[in-house]
Amino acid sequence: MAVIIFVFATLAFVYLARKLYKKLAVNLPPGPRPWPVVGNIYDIKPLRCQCFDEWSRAYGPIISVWIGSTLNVIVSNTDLAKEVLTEKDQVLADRHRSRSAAKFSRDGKDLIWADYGPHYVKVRRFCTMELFSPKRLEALRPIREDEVTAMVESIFKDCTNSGKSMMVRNYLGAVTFNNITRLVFGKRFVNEEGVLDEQGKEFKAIVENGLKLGGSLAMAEHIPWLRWLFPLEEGAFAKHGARRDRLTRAILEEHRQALEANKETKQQHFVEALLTLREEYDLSDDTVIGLLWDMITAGMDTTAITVEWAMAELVKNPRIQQMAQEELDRVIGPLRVMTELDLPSLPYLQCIVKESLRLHPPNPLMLPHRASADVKVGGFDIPKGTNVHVNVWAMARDPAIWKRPTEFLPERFLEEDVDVKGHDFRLLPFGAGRRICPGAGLGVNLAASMLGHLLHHFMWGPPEGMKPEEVDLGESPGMVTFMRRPLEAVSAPRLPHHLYGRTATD
Ligand code: HEM
Repeated sequence: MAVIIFVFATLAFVYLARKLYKKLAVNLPPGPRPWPVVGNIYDIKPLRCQCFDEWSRAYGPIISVWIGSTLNVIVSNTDLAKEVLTEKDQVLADRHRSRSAAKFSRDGKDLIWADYGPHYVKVRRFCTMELFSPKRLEALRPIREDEVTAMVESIFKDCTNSGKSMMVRNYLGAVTFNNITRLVFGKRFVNEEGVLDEQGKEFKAIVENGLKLGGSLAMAEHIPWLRWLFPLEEGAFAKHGARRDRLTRAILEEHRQALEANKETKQQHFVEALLTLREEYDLSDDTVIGLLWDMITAGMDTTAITVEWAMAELVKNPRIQQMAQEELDRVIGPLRVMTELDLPSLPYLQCIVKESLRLHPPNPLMLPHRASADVKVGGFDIPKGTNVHVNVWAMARDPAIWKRPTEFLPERFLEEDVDVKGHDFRLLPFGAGRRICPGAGLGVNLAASMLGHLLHHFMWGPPEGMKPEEVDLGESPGMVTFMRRPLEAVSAPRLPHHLYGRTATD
């Protein structure tokens, strides 16, 4: 017995000594002192991007933060962002999959949660060449314009009926919901009266259940050896997966039959692209379903959030709103509605979208990238398995880069045209490098179109009794940053009444 105990004690000692040696031998970035077991979990404030920005000011532009036993490294300047996202991105392009993300994505068989490797390269190529090709996005423009004008019609009805303030988020959410389900599944689940059909109810229930399941594991995720105390609800995840697959397969089957019945009509929704091209690109069932749901997850809230923040800034800054409306009146005039084709002639409107993405990036810390091997960043050691975040929120407010960084000043982009789609490392709302958001062009166009219609058709002001400067620009915590208080505003029509109808197409 004594011998067994001795052997075990020696093995445990050697194991711990090796771990300690490895820890001491590496030159990790500095950061707040971690507590045993939990690391810095209890020191992190809910608005993580702000908390990490404060720590960066104390410890430097690259910091270590321990979430349980997982090392997270956060970089907050342009040089380091460039190093992470382009120079070293070959080894910094994997994803950390929580247990729920692993279940939802069938261990990374989709795009968002896939590690970098042959599968990722294949699926990404399919997205770039097929789903987000300029030709397909142009073919889908009528859907976007239909949904944007449906929003105008419904705001017009509500504002002329009541004249009271409205929750702007509800209208924006409807556009992005209908747009993404039509783009991806070729389906508008909501009828003219705003009522969901049966498939739509099932779709919403699946999305809500996914959020509930995903959020239920948080603490045990960060401390692997505690997981036996918090086992995964295998049954609930399996049921959720089966339900999601059932709905998706039913939609795929409807499209397959429609394609067969009418070979001439070539629809351009993502679901058709997947049905007709999956063999050419060798995409498995799990990848087809995973990709469809990736687009829904990544594309729905981000665009609505961008427009809500922009609208809040415009209600707060009537001068900027007026300048945007003067531009719209000059370019479009009072006799027609705008279309996406007008966007190149509306530079100030585009500056507003950029300025909103600068001050209010929907993903302030992007999505973390996981190191697939040991690597050095900024001269520090980043061990394999570390999650690396780029604090794009902090970089976009850095006074060393931006004049009057916390002010909403779209004009700054008239003076200097800064790219937002991954080429200029001062402004990275979509990331950069090999994992850059594939929906960036689509997101910017839809956001600009929504904003253009809202401003061309309506004057916007704060609710009665509130001054513009009182609009609350507080942020809510989370992986995506919603406004803490949804924007409430009063709208008044500014164009002839016949221009407020929906231009239904598709
Ligand atoms: C204003 C709107 C949007 C913003 C700000 C945004 C931002 C981002 C960011 C920061 C990432 C992570 C990049 C990285 O890991 O380095 C990302 C990834 C992604 N986005 Fe977007 N996005 C937007 C709209 C969209 C839309 C409309 C779609 C699709 C319909 C989409 C699909 C995706 C996908 C599939 C990924 C994962 C890419 C990968 O892992 O390789 N996004 N997005």
